Amino acid sequence: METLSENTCFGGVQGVYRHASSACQCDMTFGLFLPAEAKDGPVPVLWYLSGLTCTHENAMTKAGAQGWAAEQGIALVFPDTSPRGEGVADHEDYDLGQGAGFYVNATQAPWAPHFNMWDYVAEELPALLVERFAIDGDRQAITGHSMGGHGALTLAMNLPGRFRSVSAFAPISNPTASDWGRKQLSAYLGDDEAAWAKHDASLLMKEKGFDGPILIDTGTNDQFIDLLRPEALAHATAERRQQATNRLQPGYDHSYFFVSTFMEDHVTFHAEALYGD
Ligand SMILES: N[C@@H](CCC(=O)N[C@@H](CSC=O)C(=O)NCC(=O)O)C(=O)O
Repeated sequence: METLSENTCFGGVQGVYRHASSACQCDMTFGLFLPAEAKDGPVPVLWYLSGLTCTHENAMTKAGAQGWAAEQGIALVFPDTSPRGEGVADHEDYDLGQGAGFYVNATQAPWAPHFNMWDYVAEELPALLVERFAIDGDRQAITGHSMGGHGALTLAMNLPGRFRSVSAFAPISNPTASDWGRKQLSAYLGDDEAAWAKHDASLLMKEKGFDGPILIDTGTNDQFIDLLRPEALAHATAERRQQATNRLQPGYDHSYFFVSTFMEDHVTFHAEALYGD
C-alpha cells in the first residue's frame, strides 16, 4: 500500500492511499480520515460511498464530514466508485463504466474482470483497513450519496450484523424500476432480473429490512428525483414497519451543497448507533 498524501485535519489525519486490489484487479485509491483518538487505539468507522462520476476525492473535499467525525471520534472511509485504468473497460456515458461501478460484482463482458465493487467494499477494503489502521471492525456504519446511497442501503441489508446503522443522501432507491439502474444492472449482471433483486433497496426492504436505525434525506428540488424514486423505498419501509426516518428537505437539490448541509445530522445519527450498546 502506498501513501499518496496525509494532511492534518480537525486534529486528526486525512490520508489518501493506493493499493493493488485483488477484487478489482487494478490499483485502487481511497481516502481515510482518522480522528485524533485513533492514536490511542481502534476507533469506529463510517463508510461514505460516492455517486456517479465521483472518485474517492469528491466527498472527501466537499461533504464537510471530517469536522463532525472528529467531534465524535469516528473514522471516515471514502472508497472510489469503480475500478480504473487503461486496461479497465469503460463507456462513453457518464453513468456506465469507470466512475459508475454501482456496487455490484459484474458477471458480463467486458465488465466482469474488474468491476467487482461489491467484493471490494464488502470484503477487501474492510479487511485492509482493520489490518493496517486503527479501525474497529466491530463498530461500522455506512452512508452514501445517490449511487452511493444505493450501495450503502444494499450492503447494509445484505450483510446483517456488519453495520450498526445506515443512512443515505438522495439514494437511488429502486434501481430495477429506474433508468439509473436498469441500464447498469443489465450491463453488469445480464438480462435475468432475478440477479438484480439483491441490488434494489426497495425490494430488499420488502424482503428483509435492516436490523438497526435508518436515516434518509432527499431534496424536493433534486433534479434527479424521478430517477431516485424515494417514494418506492418510503412505501416499502412503511409497509414493513421498519425503524426509519425518511425526510424530504424543501428546496434542496442533488449537489454537495445538500449533502454538506445535512452531514452533521448523519454523523451524529451514526455516532449514537456506534457508541450504543
Ligand atoms: N454528470 C451528470 C451527473 C453527475 C452527478 O450529478 N453526479 C453526482 C452523483 S449522481 C448519482 O450517483 C455527484 O456526486 N457528482 C460529483 C460532485 O462532486 O458533485 C450530469 O451532469 O447529468
